[in-house]
Amino acid sequence: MADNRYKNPPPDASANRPAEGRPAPAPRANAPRPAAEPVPAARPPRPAATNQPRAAKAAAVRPPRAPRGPVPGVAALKGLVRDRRFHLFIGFGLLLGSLYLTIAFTSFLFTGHADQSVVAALGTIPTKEAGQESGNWLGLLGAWAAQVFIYKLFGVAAFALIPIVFFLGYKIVFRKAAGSVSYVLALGLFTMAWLSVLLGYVVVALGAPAPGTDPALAHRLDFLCGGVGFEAASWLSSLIGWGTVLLLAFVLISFVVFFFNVTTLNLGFGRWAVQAEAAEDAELTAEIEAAEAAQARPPEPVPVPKTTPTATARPALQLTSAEDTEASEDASAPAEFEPAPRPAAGLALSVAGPLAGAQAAAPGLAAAVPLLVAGPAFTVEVPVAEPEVAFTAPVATVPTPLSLADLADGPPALSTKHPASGTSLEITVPSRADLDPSAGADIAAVADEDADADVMPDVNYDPTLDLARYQYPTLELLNDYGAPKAQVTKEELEANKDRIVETLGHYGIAIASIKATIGPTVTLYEIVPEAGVRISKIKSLEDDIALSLAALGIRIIAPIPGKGTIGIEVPNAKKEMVSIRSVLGSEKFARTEMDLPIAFGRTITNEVFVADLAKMPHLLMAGATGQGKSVGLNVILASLLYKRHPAQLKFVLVDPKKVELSIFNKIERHYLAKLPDTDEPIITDTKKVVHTLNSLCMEMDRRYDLLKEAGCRNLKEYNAKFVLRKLNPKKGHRYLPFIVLVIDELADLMMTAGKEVETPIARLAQLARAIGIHLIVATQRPSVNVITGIIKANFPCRISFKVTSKIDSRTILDTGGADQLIGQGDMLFSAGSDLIRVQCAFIDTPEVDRVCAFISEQQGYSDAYLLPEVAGAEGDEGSGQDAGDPAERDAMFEEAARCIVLHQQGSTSLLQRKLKLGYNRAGRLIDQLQHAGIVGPFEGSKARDVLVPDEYQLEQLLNSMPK
Ligand SMILES: Nc1ncnc2c1ncn2[C@@H]1O[C@H](COP(=O)(O)OP(=O)(O)OP(=O)(O)O)[C@@H](O)[C@H]1O
Repeated sequence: MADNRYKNPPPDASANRPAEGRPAPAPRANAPRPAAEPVPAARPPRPAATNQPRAAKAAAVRPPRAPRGPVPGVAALKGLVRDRRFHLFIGFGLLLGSLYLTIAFTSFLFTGHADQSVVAALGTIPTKEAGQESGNWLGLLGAWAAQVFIYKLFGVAAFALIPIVFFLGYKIVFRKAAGSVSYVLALGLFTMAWLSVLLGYVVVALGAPAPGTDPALAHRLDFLCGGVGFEAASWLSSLIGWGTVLLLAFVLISFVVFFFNVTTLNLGFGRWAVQAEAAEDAELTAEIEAAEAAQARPPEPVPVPKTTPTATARPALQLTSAEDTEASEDASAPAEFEPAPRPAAGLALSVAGPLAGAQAAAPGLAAAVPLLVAGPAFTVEVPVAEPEVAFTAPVATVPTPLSLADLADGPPALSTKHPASGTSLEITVPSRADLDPSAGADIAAVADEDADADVMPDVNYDPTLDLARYQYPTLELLNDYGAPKAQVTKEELEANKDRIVETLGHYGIAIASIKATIGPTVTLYEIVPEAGVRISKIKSLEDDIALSLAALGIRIIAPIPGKGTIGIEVPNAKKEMVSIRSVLGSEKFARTEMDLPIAFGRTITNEVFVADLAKMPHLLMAGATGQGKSVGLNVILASLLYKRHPAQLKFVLVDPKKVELSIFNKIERHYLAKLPDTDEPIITDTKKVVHTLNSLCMEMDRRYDLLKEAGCRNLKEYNAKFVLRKLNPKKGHRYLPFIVLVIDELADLMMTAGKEVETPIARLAQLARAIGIHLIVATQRPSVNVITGIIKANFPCRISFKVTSKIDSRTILDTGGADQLIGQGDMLFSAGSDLIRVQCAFIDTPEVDRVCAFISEQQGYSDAYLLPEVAGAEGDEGSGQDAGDPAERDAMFEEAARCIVLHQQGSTSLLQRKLKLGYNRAGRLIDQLQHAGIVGPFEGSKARDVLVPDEYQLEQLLNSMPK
């Protein structure tokens, strides 16, 4: 019987299916879809009205209301405002406007006086004539604009208007710019107003009836301040006289202090840390709650990038010790620390106040080093006790470690090696010679052994500061298929209802009432049977009803949980595609406070279905080939990308099929985690999968240790405590991002690696929930040798797309039903006892590509988030056996040895930086150096010991080695 069903698809069941794997945008109307459309029962034993839902009853007495649609004019206006072409039109207009103002204003400086009479006569003489007389390079309009802005309003300070207009245009056209609109507006407008009043005072003072002043000169110079500046200054001058200068100075200082959040003063001959008294700490638990609440606050679907510096954005900063340098590369120490007490020998470092442009100047440096870095700017000061060299630089987002040579190169400096989360600016000055930028040496990672380890700053740690300018992807990147439209006609509803009633009638089941709820893929007919009808009887007729309705995908829910009714889900003849844009743009998703929200799609009642991966805490997905698994995975990943900052979330992507997830390669430096010394962040090789899983287990163990030390029960508590700076990074604490492991095809891995993958997966699934590691495992074949008992037991949350047999459905969901789904993203979501039918949202590959490109075009970390190294995890060549073979020794072996001994740091990243090597080669070199007895063995996040104390001994050792 089941076979017959497959042979009898509804005549136009596939009529609206997308061709070639892409859904065609269906025509939409604006009419809202009824959530529940009552259909009168064919044989109602009681008056129909008594069984109708309350809303239907109300509708019966109320006169019918005309459907409310959007006012056409408003809709058209909204459409225009959202139209990218309109944005470009405005943006380019502003850019050209800024150019126009530049020319007009500049011309005013030469021709303004002559043009004054022309502009004044406007309206009294013909425009053409006035235009011919105007001397402005941009004609009459240019003369008029300059006259208004410079002469009548702000004087030469009106030039500040130009960068504002340019910035707005640039931001609109290119969708990104260094700084937020409010930041630039505030700075520009203040500059304009302040300068105008200052110059106004000068002009007023020059024209004042006092000895030495010259009213004629003042008259000639009044264009400097414009009307506004002149009037304001005159008023102030008559009120407070020369006190105006003091007032202006005070206003300027106040603006600088508040706008740039200045908390530390350094005048070169000493340092005063002007810091507010730290308020008494409130009860720790209360703070944690507050921080949790703040962290849980979700960004809007199109969040505003955090570019305006905030109090936490410009903290003071303290150095770590040279010995700690390598360790901190992994330890992800946060960037904000209290300025350390001046170290006995070495450096003190402070960070304060955003400054836009950038120059690093240092007495003792060969030349000023331009710093072209992005991000909220800091002033970095590095007074060096010995040798006597000071280094002052306004820099932005601070890479770790920061090398002078890198800085001189501008933005690429940001791609120096960096622990993926929470980072500190580390500056090391190994020797005076290294301070010479021409030598390309590092002002690098440092070291203040004497710094008080327990001094903690009083500003909260913000993990997102490393990428403070990061902008979440916008909804515009996703296809707009318009508003959803009901696809089910009245006739279809009536016909299905009649057939259900008739079929049930054949088996002697009488129906009291029947109600239809139209979903995107299926319509739910809710039946209230006559009193005395046994529910199990209806359930047993499932196949017969399906056959008589001649449609696939009939699912009978008897009874509907929480209701005394029976549900029959019948596929719609024309199914509706649920666009990812509509679910990610929904109010529900925008407002969710979940940690890892996933907007899967829409339920049968058309509600957006959002679930929290952090609560699941792992997800098992199954579905026969071509039923929507890959799209489902992309929906999951996209949902998380739209909600979490790169500092808060990392993905480990395992893709044995090699092609499904490769599209996410682009976001490596933002969102991906990988093993050290691997080039490809997306793992396709089974051997690497095993290493990665073991590495994740190590990361899990480490995180548990950290939690234990911090006295926290879970990641949320731990991070909240870290944000409040209750945990000292010097003791290894760091902000812990969520890690989501995605395995696209488990069957493949189980076949090739079996227990080797099953054991770590089970271990992670059992233990990782508290420390923020979550697993999403997908498989085509939900057979028992793939989804083994141990895996299944640890994945309470499961999704099934259509599977080919009832047995598969039972394997994945512990119940039938998934075999009755209709494909193309039709899915069942099971969490414990609940089973929810959801039409998965659709995201096309180009959409994913656009989202990834949008992210990857922004400043990222210097590398992917590095997982702990596991023994034998490096490339086969570098993993050991050949490490000691002189013939196999790398050509740069000796150079690497000298570099390591010189810096006394046994680290792969040092070799990468200094010798400009890739991960694999540097890793191989470290192995060979270990074999040669130059560095010690791998010690987790700490740098390896360097076993040779100086270059002399190294040369001796190298000479004694077999060539
Ligand atoms: N949510 C959806 N809405 C509409 N159509 C969908 C949806 N999901 C999938 N489809 C359609 O089904 C096709 C196959 O989907 P998908 O590639 O996700 O299948 P799959 O289960 O991953 O297959 P395989 O395991 O072979 O990779 C898509 O190209 C698309 O046309």
